[in-house]
Amino acid sequence: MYLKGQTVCSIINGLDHQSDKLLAVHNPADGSLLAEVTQAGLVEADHALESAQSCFLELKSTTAQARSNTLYRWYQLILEKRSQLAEIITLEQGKPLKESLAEVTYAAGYVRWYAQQAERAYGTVIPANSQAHQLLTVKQGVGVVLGVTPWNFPLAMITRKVAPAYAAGCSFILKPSELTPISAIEVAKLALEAGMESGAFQVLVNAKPEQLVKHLTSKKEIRKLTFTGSTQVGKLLYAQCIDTMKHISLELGGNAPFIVFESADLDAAVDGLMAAKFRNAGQTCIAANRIFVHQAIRDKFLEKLKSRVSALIVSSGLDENYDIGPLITELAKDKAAQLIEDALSKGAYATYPAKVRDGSIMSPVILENVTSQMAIYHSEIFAPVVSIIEFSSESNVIDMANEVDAGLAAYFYSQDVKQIARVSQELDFAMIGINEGGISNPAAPFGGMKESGLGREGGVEGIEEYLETKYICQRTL
Ligand SMILES: NC(=O)c1ccc[n+]([C@@H]2O[C@H](COP(=O)([O-])OP(=O)(O)OC[C@H]3O[C@@H](n4cnc5c(N)ncnc54)[C@H](O)[C@@H]3O)[C@@H](O)[C@H]2O)c1
Ligand SMILES: N[C@@H](CC=O)C(=O)O
Repeated sequence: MYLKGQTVCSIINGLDHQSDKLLAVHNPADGSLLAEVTQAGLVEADHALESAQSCFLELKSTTAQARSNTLYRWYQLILEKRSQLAEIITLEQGKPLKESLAEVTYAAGYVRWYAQQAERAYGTVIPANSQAHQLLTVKQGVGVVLGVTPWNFPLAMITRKVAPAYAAGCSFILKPSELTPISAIEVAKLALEAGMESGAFQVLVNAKPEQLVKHLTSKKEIRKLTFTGSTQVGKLLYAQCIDTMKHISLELGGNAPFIVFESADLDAAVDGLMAAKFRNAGQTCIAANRIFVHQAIRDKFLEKLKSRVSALIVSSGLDENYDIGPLITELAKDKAAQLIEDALSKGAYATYPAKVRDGSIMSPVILENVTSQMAIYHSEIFAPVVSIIEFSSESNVIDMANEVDAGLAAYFYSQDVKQIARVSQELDFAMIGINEGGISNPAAPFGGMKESGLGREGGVEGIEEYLETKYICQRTL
């Protein structure tokens, strides 16, 4: 547990990095100071890179089984420290403790999954077209990896990168969000305790990431960038990686349609929407963003939804059992308020209006009559705002669902089997929840189409992002 005034350190080459350049970390619930973190600049970044490079060579002589064992120990330590880690997440990120506990389990799930996958990075034997040759492929780690992660899942977005990278034999330098660095540092300490080599997972914290990240992306020794965050920053970093031709994974923003067809089980649809919309106060990349409701069931659906929304408890802190915590910053609340204002000025109406609250706390809002003319339709809302759009036909709603640049998650509720088959094919989104609002799973490939990104995390696909395929053609002597 972190106490006011405590200093937490960036981790370089397995050691606490001492510095008088400190970053203050605040609790989004009340703006109070949680702790200060030592920052790492360009000199420290170079030290971290040296250590990561020599660690990559060291990892080359380890077996997949040994790395798997280390990952299992890390997984167990994360679970042993589940309540402490969850408290840190709630304090620095603001989500309710029950959700933080769920995030720790989810984060640990990636470590467990890649402890298993480490031993399954198979190559192939290719049938040769001559008796004199043996043709093989082997998989090798890509090299030193740079990871840049967001604040909304300050633990899970890290383990789902570091665990597959380590399983593949790569060393990792992490630049976590400046808003939530403590979770990152704590989970890295557990990795060291589990036996990870000192250069295998280093954490560089910096309040102004542009210069630090640009410095590292310019280095040819870093062979891969894995980024989770906004589409805007993702595009910037993508461009920075061109000169050195890095491998790249980008997990970017979404704008998920949530479609309720005429045949839907409405109670199930409301359950699904509550999960897909209000998790982390709406601050998830796969949050239901545009809620399309068929005109024939609109009134019934809204009646059920309002009754559930009115029961949500909005609060903050570690002691209460609540459903919606603060947004990450007051700026985030102001941005959501502007989207609401714009929608209201263009014909939407709020049938469940937010009560005015202090700081970054925002209660749920239901906006009806939302149209594509409004900014809210095209933006990732990242707040507990439900945008309702009415539709009348399947083809019309598919066109509307697909008309945005994002292609991360989509959800729909229907009991018509033919419609389920059609719609799941036609939606231009990389992850589809059918009669289900919670789709995240370490065993499944998470990622986006279109401007939601490149590459996949989780599943059997996730480790491939950290592997090179090497082809070996051997003439038999
Ligand atoms: N697709 C996914 O898997 C996924 C998962 C979680 C979050 N996200 C997205 O992340 C966003 C929310 O996170 P955020 O606000 O932290 O995003 P962000 O893009 O502002 O920041 C993400 C990370 O990039 C760093 N960063 C910001 N500007 C930078 C710059 N100019 N140069 C280098 N680094 C920079 C930040 O310090 C942070 O570590 C949302 O858009 C959300 O959808 C996507
Ligand atoms: N909600 C996502 C992360 C994006 O915010 C997840 O479930 O992994």
